[in-house]
Amino acid sequence: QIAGVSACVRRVTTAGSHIQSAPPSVLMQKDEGDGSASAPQKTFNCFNICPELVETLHSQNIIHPTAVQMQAILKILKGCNILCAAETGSGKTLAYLLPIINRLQEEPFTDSERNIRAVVIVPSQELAEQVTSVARSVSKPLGLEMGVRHMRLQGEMPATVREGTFRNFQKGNVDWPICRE
Ligand SMILES: Nc1ncnc2c1ncn2[C@@H]1O[C@H](COP(=O)(O)OP(=O)(O)OP(=O)(O)O)[C@@H](O)[C@H]1O
Repeated sequence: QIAGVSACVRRVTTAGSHIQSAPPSVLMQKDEGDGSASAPQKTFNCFNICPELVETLHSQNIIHPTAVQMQAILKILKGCNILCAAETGSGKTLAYLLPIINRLQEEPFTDSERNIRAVVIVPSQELAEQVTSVARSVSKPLGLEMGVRHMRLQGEMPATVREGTFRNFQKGNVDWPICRE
């Protein structure tokens, strides 16, 4: 089981409900550290994640981690629980997906053992589909499977109902479901 990844991802939009599609955070990309303007940008290799994952990112032209990815990925890889808030388009989705995917591929298991090992919960169906699409594009080359399930997760939901729903997920033969609230 993957424990400790509790990345709360919050959409930060401009006034009203308009969602900006700002280009990813090359704009936010700066190495905070040595203060040198000419310091080379880091690549995803700096996280020591599996080379195939880095290659997959490269094939999608995702070469340099954004500012929020630089901060979040290391902490999640270390097992910290994090709360991450950053503007839309800043790369939060991969910031929490990459450590999960890296961990899943580190601990391969056979079909007979197949079990849910990670769960992503998001607040809308649209977001569930977006996250699934990103997650699939990055994890498929590593042989990981995921599914989308819609279920209402509410504080007052009886634990037995919640557990029953997750048990049903397991029949679907997926490594990790992405649920909508
Ligand atoms: N390091 C990166 N380099 C280049 N492109 C990136 C990088 N990280 C993410 N992207 C791309 O930037 C776009 C926006 O990223 P993403 O959707 O993760 O942002 P977000 O912060 O989760 O946005 P939202 O708050 O709207 O969910 C996506 O197309 C994604 O593939």
